[in-house]
Amino acid sequence: MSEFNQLYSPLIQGAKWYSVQSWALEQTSHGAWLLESESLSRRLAQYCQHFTVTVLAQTIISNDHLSMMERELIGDSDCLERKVILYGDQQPWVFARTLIPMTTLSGKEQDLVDLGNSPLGYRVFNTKNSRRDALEVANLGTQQRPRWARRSRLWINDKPMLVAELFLTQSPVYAKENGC
Ligand SMILES: C=C(O[C@@H]1C=C(C(=O)O)C=C[C@H]1O)C(=O)O
Repeated sequence: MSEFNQLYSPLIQGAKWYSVQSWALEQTSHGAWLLESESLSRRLAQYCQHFTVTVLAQTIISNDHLSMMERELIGDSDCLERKVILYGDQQPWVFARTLIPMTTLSGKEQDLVDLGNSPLGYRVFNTKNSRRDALEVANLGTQQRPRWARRSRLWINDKPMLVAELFLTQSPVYAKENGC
C-alpha cells in the first residue's frame, strides 16, 4: 500500500460528515472550493501548469465493506474502489477515494474501469447528463488549522458514484492561509 493511501484512507473513511449548511462556507476562500459543483479537476488545473492524477489503488470491494451511509447514498452493489492523488505542478493537492457501484459500470460507463491516470472528473463532466448532489463537508484538522474534506455523490447517466476528497496542505484551497 502506498504511503499516501496508508496515511489518508483511514482519515477520510473515519471522517464525520456534516451538511454544507452546518459550516459558514459562503464568502470564504475555502468555501468556493468545497462548494464547487462542477469538476474539481478542471478547477485545480486552472491553478497550475501541470495537473496530473496518480492512481494509488483500484480494487473491487464487497458491499459488506460499505458503511450504512455509503449504502444509503449509492445502494447495495459491490463497488470499484479507486484511490488517487491529484497533483498540481508535482505537489500533492488532493487525496480522493471514489466508490463506483458495479451496477454503474454498465453500458457506456464500462470504461470507468480503465481510466488509469486520467481524471475521473473529466470523464464524468464531459457527459451532458451528469450532476453532483448530497454534498457534505468535514474538517479533519482543528479549528485553527483546518484540513478540509468533502464527500459528494456524482451521477452519470442516472447512475451514482460516491467521491470523497481530502484537500492536502499544499493545495490552493489554503492559499490565503499559506500566504500565497
Ligand atoms: C470528481 C472529480 O474527479 C476528480 C478526480 C478523481 C479521480 O481521477 O479519481 C477523483 C476525484 C476528483 O477530485 C472532479 O474533477 O470533480
